[in-house]
Amino acid sequence: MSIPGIMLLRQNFLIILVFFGMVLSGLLYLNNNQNSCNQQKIERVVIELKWRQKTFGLRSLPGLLYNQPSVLVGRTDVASVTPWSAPIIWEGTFDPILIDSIYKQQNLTIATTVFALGKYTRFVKDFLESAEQHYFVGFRVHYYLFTDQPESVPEVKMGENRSLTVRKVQSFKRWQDISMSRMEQLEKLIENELASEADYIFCLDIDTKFYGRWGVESLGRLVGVIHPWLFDAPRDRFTYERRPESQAYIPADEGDYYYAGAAFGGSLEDVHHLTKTCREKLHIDAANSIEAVWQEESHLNKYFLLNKPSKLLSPEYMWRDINESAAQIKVIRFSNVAKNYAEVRPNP
Ligand SMILES: CC(=O)N[C@H]1[C@@H](OP(=O)(O)OP(=O)(O)OC[C@H]2O[C@@H](n3ccc(=O)[nH]c3=O)[C@H](O)[C@@H]2O)O[C@H](CO)[C@H](O)[C@@H]1O
Ligand SMILES: [Mn+2]
Repeated sequence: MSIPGIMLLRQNFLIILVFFGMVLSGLLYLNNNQNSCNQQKIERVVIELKWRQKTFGLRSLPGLLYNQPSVLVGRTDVASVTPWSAPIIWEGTFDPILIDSIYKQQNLTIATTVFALGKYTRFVKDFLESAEQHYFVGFRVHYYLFTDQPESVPEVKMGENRSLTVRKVQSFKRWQDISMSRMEQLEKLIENELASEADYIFCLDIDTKFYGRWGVESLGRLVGVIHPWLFDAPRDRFTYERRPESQAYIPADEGDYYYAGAAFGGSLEDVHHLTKTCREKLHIDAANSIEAVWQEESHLNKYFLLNKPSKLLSPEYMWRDINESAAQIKVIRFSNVAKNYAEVRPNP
């Protein structure tokens, strides 16, 4: 063969080789992609399976004695059901002996998260000590405490089946950022750790203290607490975010109740969706240089407007101050503790 002939053959051969190479890498890419899609699908199914709630029904033990329930007598001074038929829990709407015995059979773990950054570490001792006396007594509780100063966490004697995990997190210069950052931390915690660990989760403020029973009557798929300052206010007076530019916007003629940012909870799946959604909306607002009037509490209220809680807790479960009273509040279970805002917060 002539020299130019050989060159031509070599060139063709090279072109064919490159062509096959491209086809092969294309096939490999497609295959890989398919695999990672399948992988993602499998992971999702696994998470969904892990998060599936235990479905025992509300089994009652034979021979258990308790007061006869009445269909005629109940609280008349407050509403104990929402227009979407979710219970609102007040003193007198549940029997502690009966409800404890039902839930005892479900072998539950309740994850409970609190954050104590900067000077808020001073609230940890009273929170934990009072929780050990009143919060899900007799049930398995796993507290997760997020703090920038793990060394400052006091030794608190825990009851049987109760444990505390301390997590170090970075702090922020503004209290608003500390408060808002909780949503993302909670989303990650549920996603990465709680699936095989807990059945329910409650997310609480740390500048608080328990004074009365908070137990299994509070459990539900998605649980909100009615804010202690606005439970008797008309909806146009609620401190919702009123600027349409914010993702948390609620117009004056909408809204059910005003919920506290200091306490919410429910199943892992529902609270994961809540924290993920609020985190996404907070990021969109930040990108648009807007911060909702009550930060993540405003976004929580928007979330609960569109995703109605399956159970509501009355302000007994998040009261203003132990020294304050209201005719409807027969028991203070959990309350804010008085604080000097200027002294404890890093900024006004
Ligand atoms: C009763 C109630 O519903 N309280 C809400 C309300 O004001 P609060 O006055 O209750 O807010 P706050 O100062 O207690 O901050 C909320 C939480 O953030 C953490 N923190 C805050 C500051 C700090 O320096 N270090 C620290 O650890 C801590 O866990 C605290 O409990 O509005 C906030 C958002 O604007 C939150 O939604 C609160 O839950
Ligand atoms: Mn607070």
